[in-house]
Amino acid sequence: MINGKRRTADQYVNGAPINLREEAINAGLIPSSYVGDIFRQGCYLYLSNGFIKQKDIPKSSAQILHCKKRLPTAFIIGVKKSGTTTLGRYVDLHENIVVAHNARLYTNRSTYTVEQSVHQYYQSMPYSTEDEITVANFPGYYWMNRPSFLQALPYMPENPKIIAILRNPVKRAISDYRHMQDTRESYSESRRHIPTFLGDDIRSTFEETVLLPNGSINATLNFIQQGMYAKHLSQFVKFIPRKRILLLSGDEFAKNPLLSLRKVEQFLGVKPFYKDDYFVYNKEKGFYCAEIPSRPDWNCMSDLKGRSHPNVSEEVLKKLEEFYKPYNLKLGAQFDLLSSNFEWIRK
Ligand SMILES: Nc1ncnc2c1ncn2[C@@H]1O[C@H](COP(=O)(O)OS(=O)(=O)O)[C@@H](OP(=O)(O)O)[C@H]1O
Repeated sequence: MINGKRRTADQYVNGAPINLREEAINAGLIPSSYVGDIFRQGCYLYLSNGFIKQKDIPKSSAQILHCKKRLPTAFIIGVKKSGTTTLGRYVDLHENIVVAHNARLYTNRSTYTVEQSVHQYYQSMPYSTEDEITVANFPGYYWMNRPSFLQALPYMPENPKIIAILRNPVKRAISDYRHMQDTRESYSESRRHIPTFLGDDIRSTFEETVLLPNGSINATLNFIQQGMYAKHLSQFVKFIPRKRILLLSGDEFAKNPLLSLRKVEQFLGVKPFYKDDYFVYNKEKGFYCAEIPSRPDWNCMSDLKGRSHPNVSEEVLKKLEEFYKPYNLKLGAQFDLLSSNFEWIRK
């Protein structure tokens, strides 16, 4: 609602004016008593009455727009705790992009062939119009789902693109530790001693968790290994040429999402959409939240993002920095980032 006035839902769908409100009511998608705005983006309606968020558009419009599921032409592969989910949400707000959130590939299961897995994956895709591209966002592609992902790549549309968002690996590890601690808290008492599903033994302090008895960093921990970006990204470079890989700084994205999103638009070759006033700093959250008039369904991220981090001793921070240094320098050289906005690479 703007100034107490309900916005009309008239739109042109491939040249033909349609009244989305009337059509959606006639199709039984919303009750006739619905008050609030209705917007359309691609094959979905967005409603702003507080709790109904997203609906498929009526079938008649879907036909005119050639709505169908399409395999992704680009993938946000992670890295976990670097801002992946927020990036996926904000990319999804672009009017020519639809994001498949957390779509997993299961090619390494003995019961499915790669073709069957890709078909299943296709089924899990959102609908898109001919004017939209599909982008899949799942931090697992970088880590536990990586073998399946790389195996399935040849079955994806030609020349796929990859976006990786990378945060200072020391901060990433601390964020991941906090995340795993919280996840474990939610388990019943009897299961709390069990290592995480990736096998990491999470102790009551960060220091105790990451240090071996001899005082060095325990490089066998999954959540420590994930920050060795150069090592793991080199697996992707074997299949995808460097120019089709975009590396974003998670630290920069948190401070200035617009800048990163403009890089994404350019990299994906979609028209410029994001405007200066689309992301507004929210003091309470300490982050930027989306304020896009046509997408009332998305604003700030939930409190699961931006949790406080445990205090970590200077000594352990130093050890971790030293530990990651060779990987950071390798990444900088491999991806030409040494003079870029990735400050932690040069440290
Ligand atoms: N706009 C905005 N709002 C909220 N949070 C933001 C935002 N931009 C970046 N971030 C950072 O995202 C971090 C969580 O990263 P991920 O989304 O990759 O986590 S997850 O892997 O999907 O669980 C999260 O990490 P923590 O602060 O450690 O919780 C945030 O720092």
